[in-house]
Amino acid sequence: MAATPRGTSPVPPDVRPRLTVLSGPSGVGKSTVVAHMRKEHPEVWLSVSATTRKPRPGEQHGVHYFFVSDDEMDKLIANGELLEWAEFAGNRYGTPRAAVQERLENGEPVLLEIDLQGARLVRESMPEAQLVFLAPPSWEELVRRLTGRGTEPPEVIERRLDAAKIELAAEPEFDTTLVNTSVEDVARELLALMDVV
Ligand SMILES: Nc1ncnc2c1ncn2[C@@H]1O[C@H](COP(=O)(O)OP(=O)(O)OP(=O)(O)O)[C@@H](O)[C@H]1O
Ligand SMILES: Nc1nc2c(ncn2[C@@H]2O[C@H](COP(=O)(O)O)[C@@H](O)[C@H]2O)c(=O)[nH]1
Repeated sequence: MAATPRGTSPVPPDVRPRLTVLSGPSGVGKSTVVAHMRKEHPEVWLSVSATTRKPRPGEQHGVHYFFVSDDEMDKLIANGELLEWAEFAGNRYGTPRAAVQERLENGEPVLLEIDLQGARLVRESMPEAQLVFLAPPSWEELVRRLTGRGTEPPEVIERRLDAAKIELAAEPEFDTTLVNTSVEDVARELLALMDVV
């Protein structure tokens, strides 16, 4: 059978996989869980966000993020190219709309790894999306993970922990909570929620 070209809406909306949003406080382990999951299941498509944050060592443009200037982010927002965007701990982050729509239309399982504000915006614009909250086993463990990662200076860690308090209080807004005690277990649970296994 010939491959269906992208963008031709081959999969009817009622049988497409639901968009899945994974949120949770900075340092809880979202990226770690998603990377683990995608090692075995690369068919799960992860949206690459645009951000004004500077790259961390090892982060690649177009792979981990599209690293953009403030002006470029202004334009993405003004042109309606982002499905959602938010300011988080001093930087802006947004989900490119077109790629997400295209993958959903092709019937691919689509995952967004975004903050609470973004999750709320997706819920408004796409109420069919499922929202998954990744929680830490404890506050102390969250602080340990965020500090232990060693990617942010102390003042940025403080900002992220302030945001984490707000994010943890919003957990009841989500459809499902997964506690990140074991990366392997959470990755398996997330795949099941996405109907991938
Ligand atoms: N289940 C776990 N047990 C122990 N350490 C973990 C676990 N999951 C993740 N970590 C560690 O916690 C740190 C933060 O993880 P990660 O960068 O994936 O968090 P994140 O939620 O994506 O953060 P951010 O929102 O800031 O991008 C990393 O050093 C990672 O190795
Ligand atoms: N609302 C959005 N939040 C996003 C997006 N991409 C990432 N994020 C979230 O930002 C924080 C910080 O990320 P970091 O890489 O600087 O540690 C974290 O909660 C991410 O999930 C996005 O497109 N929109």
